[in-house]
Amino acid sequence: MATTAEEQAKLVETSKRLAAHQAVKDYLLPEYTRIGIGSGSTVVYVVEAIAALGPAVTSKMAFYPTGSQSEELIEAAGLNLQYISKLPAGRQLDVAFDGADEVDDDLNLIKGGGACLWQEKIVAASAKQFVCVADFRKLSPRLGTAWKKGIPIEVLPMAAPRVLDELQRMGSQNPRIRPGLPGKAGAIVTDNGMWIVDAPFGPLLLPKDTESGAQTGNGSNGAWTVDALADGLIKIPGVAEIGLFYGKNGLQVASGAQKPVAAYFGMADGTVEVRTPSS
Ligand SMILES: O=C[C@H](O)[C@H](O)[C@H](O)COP(=O)(O)O
Repeated sequence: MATTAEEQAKLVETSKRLAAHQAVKDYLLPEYTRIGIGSGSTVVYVVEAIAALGPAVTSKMAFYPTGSQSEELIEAAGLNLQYISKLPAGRQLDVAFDGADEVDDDLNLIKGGGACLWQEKIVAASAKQFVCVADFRKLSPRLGTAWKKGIPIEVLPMAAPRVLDELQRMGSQNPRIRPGLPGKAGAIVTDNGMWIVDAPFGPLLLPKDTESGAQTGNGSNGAWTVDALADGLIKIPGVAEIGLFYGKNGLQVASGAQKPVAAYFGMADGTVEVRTPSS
């Protein structure tokens, strides 16, 4: 059935809200004291759901942002703001919630569509449990199929031209420095004073795609597995962090991992689909 753009936008917002509220219900236990709050438009509903629990539950909790937007969200909701830089060595967050631009069958993620990824990865990897919240558009069998803008890569500005050269050498089709327009002339600048390069690589393979031996996944025939590409990208001089949240362990999840223990998707029919490493 044809829907107007306005109806579609409303459906997407409803889906984000459903996913976020369900994730908070399932993963925010009252005894938790340290909570990571990610960035983006879906996380707004995570904070809404947390604030709705009221001070009797939330006043004993500290909330750790992943950048200036989530810092503002936490403060505006009257929640206790704390910084990951103040988390003592050896301690972890109880749980962290964050959105994603695309999620594949193995729960690898593309993140950074909103120019936040570096602090997000630090917070996610600092949590015992990382929970992803998203709407139905983000669910995709392979990364790079629904999200075609490219993998967001945070780079040191002075290194950007060299990084672009290297990305092209690795097979990226037309990698570009993300512009700041309409809000800012010139390149977009992250919360960390870096630039973002968006590097399209086409659909990214999973280990199961290379099992037959027909594809290597090492980029030699133009196709990369998530792991091989991520390992190559992070080694480029000038790359601060990459918007691939991935894990070598396939479907295994360990604390300190970048992959979520669960991904919540608000679906178009009003249900919430929950993907876990075993599902
Ligand atoms: O840079 C932005 C973050 O990685 C976001 O979490 C991601 O882009 C998803 O954002 P949204 O919830 O607005 O789709």
